[in-house]
Amino acid sequence: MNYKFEFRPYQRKFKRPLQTSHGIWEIREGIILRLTTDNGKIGFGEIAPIGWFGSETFLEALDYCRNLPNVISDRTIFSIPPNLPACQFGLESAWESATLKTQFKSAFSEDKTPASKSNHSGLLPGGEGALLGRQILWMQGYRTFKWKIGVLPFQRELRILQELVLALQQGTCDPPVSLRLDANGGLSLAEAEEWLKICDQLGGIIEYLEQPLPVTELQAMVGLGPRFSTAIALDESVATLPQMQSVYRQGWRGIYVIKPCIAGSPSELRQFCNSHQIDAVFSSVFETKIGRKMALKLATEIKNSSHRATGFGVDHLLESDKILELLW
Ligand SMILES: O=C(O)CCC(=O)C1=CC=C[C@@H](O)[C@@H]1C(=O)O
Ligand SMILES: [Mg+2]
Repeated sequence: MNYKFEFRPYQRKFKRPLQTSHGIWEIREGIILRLTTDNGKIGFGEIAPIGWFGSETFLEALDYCRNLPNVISDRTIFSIPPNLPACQFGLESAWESATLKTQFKSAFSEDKTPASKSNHSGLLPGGEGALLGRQILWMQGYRTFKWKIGVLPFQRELRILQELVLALQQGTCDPPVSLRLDANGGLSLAEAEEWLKICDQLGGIIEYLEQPLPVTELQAMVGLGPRFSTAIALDESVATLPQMQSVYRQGWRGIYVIKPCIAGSPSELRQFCNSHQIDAVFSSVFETKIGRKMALKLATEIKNSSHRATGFGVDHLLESDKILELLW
């Protein structure tokens, strides 16, 4: 089957630059794709790369799109090289929505069913901003939160964490309130041990410590697991499907933070997760509604051995994607 292929690059600003131990992120760049079948069916997809996180760069993805012809075949869509995982996700999603039931009325048709915030984790602002941010997200209905560490000096972050936990522990909640800490691979082994010791003393409110060490330190993270009661989640270490498969082969049976939009082919990801018991948390890459729709659809199709809140509570951090309706 052949499809008319169109693509539109976009930019979305973070309301406040996102600070992680990788650095500062001010503008989210991505590409919206549209496939049109011979009988006029339309499918949208999104390429939302994060080069510094483990996928291809935005420019590599844009270059790939620019080198595709105006008409492409199934064969092209299912033979995208594995070093372009965000392109694999975007094109296969557009194919799926053009050829299967997931028809989009328009590129950004509003999701009528407002997802309850309780099954998403709200990403808190970095540093002291987390304290006010937690109040705002709490009022919006979030009961799972994530906060980035390894950005400020340790003692300062420790003080903020203590205030944050105190505030979260006010009153009882069902399901229980939880807080995730994300180091983005920015800690040393000694710092990770220090953080895990503190987490263990906080009475179970810390759901997990995400990517404490760099991707190169997998065995050290495997070694940390049995020593602390606080769980460890891998994120940068499992950014793409080939990395997930390799980490699984090396014995990781802890939590996998899966970012569908940069992991690669949705069908191959579904296959891998459904043939292995993966304790997965599905996570956003600050994509638009297009990417999110396909990512969350994929999450529902993956027999997930855990039912953890997804990491898609990020909309409040970016300017609206409504403007992107003008792309077409
Ligand atoms: O996973 C979440 O809760 C929200 C998304 C999120 O935290 C991230 C998305 C993309 C890159 C990073 O800044 C960050 C992460 O490391 O998980
Ligand atoms: Mg992370």
